[in-house]
Amino acid sequence: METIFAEATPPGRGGVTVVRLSGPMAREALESLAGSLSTPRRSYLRSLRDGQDLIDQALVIWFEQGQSFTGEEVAELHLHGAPVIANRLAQALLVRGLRRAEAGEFTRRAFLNGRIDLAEAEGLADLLSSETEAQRKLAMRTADGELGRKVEALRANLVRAGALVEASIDFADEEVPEDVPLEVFNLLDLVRSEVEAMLRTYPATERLRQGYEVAIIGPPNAGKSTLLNKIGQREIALVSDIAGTTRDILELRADLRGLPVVFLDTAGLRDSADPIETMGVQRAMDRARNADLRIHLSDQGVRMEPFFDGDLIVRSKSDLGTGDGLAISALTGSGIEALLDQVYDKLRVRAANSGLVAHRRQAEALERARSALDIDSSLSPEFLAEAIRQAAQELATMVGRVGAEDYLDEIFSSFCIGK
Ligand SMILES: Nc1nc2c(c(=O)[nH]1)N(C=O)[C@@H](CNc1ccc(C(=O)N[C@@H](CCC(=O)O)C(=O)O)cc1)CN2
Ligand SMILES: Nc1nc2c(ncn2[C@@H]2O[C@H](COP(=O)(O)OP(=O)(O)OP(=O)(O)O)[C@@H](O)[C@H]2O)c(=O)[nH]1
Repeated sequence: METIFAEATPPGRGGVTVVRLSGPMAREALESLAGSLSTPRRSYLRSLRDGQDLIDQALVIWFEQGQSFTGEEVAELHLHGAPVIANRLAQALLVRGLRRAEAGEFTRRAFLNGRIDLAEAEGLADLLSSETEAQRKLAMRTADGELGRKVEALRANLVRAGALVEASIDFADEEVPEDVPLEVFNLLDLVRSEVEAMLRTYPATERLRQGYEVAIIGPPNAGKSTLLNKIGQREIALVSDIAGTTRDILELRADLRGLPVVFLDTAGLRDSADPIETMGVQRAMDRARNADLRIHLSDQGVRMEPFFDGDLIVRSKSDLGTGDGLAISALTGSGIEALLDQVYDKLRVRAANSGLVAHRRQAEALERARSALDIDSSLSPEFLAEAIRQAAQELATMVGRVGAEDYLDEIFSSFCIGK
């Protein structure tokens, strides 16, 4: 096993740069620079020397194999935060036969050594890319192993049910007819209903993880781009009094009181002779249809196609005249906070329906477990046992106990170098 190293902190100038080493040579490499370090998981202030060259004064720690983040021998150096220092250290480590880590390699090793399960690794990746408080909370629960523990508990129920069925089959061999005990069906009902409950929360959870889309739609010149700019507090979209200014979809990622929201500015909806504008309108319709919520903006306060229940109908340019309903003026800012309050209230209801299953990979494994359990209770014990085995296997796949190989590259490559 090679010993790897990488900066765990972002590149560039900073107060402190943390460099992590993992693998069988971690302690030896550290001690060859910092002198001998008797106690693991204790920090020492040491001069780092490569031969005659004093590299830096640093805090250094080592972790013994089996008691570290990766499960391997690990060392950490907390350097002064100038890139030249980390570069000089890297040179010394390369000479000693270590190599630079690939993206996600520390976490991959933690998984391969059984320190974390696959769901925890996915949770960690989500945690590192979370942008809002709600995303952080969701990711932290998974990273902390909540999903893994829940699935493991369900799998244990299946293992028990399977054992009970096997026992009844063994009796049958001795020609003592034995019914499959009722407990088996109770266990299967329990697992089935829990799996179905988790699957029901999946769409809302996936949306929370990725961010909600809120499409701003309406006729040309309604003020859609002006509203987007107002929400983003910067000039994202072109604004003009020429109808049909926006063609492509513009996105604004925002943190709406902790919820991740992507606001979409779209082409004004109308029939146009201009083929490019018509393509823009088509895109706007498609994207709006798939969005979580639509803000229908028009200076008349009318609703446009496409629409769904609960969409927000908003009158624009309220500074120019009065009327009924929710009204905003992007010019004066009036009504914008009230509009965002309403957007937040609607999305919060969706967020409240979220659970722990946030990735398609996880949902697909659960779906396969559910369909394996979709069995007729009059099935022979042999078939029943096989179905239970299959379902238990799918749950094991979900947390990466077996059959995870295909997913490893996909999951770990989403990490940065050093994680
Ligand atoms: N400096 C530093 N901070 C960090 C990390 C790190 O690697 N280094 N982490 C990295 O992601 C996170 C913390 N996660 C960690 C998880 C396990 C162990 C660890 O050494 N576990 C051993 C020993 C436990 C103990 O001392 O009680 C073990 O579980 O056996 C360390 C960090 C966030 N902060
Ligand atoms: N008085 C007033 N004018 C506004 C307001 N919001 C936008 N406008 C003006 O309305 C015109 C159209 O604004 P845009 O934001 O480009 O409208 P749009 O809906 O994005 O237009 P398209 O790209 O053609 O679909 C511009 O001249 C804006 O300055 C407002 O609240 N009050």
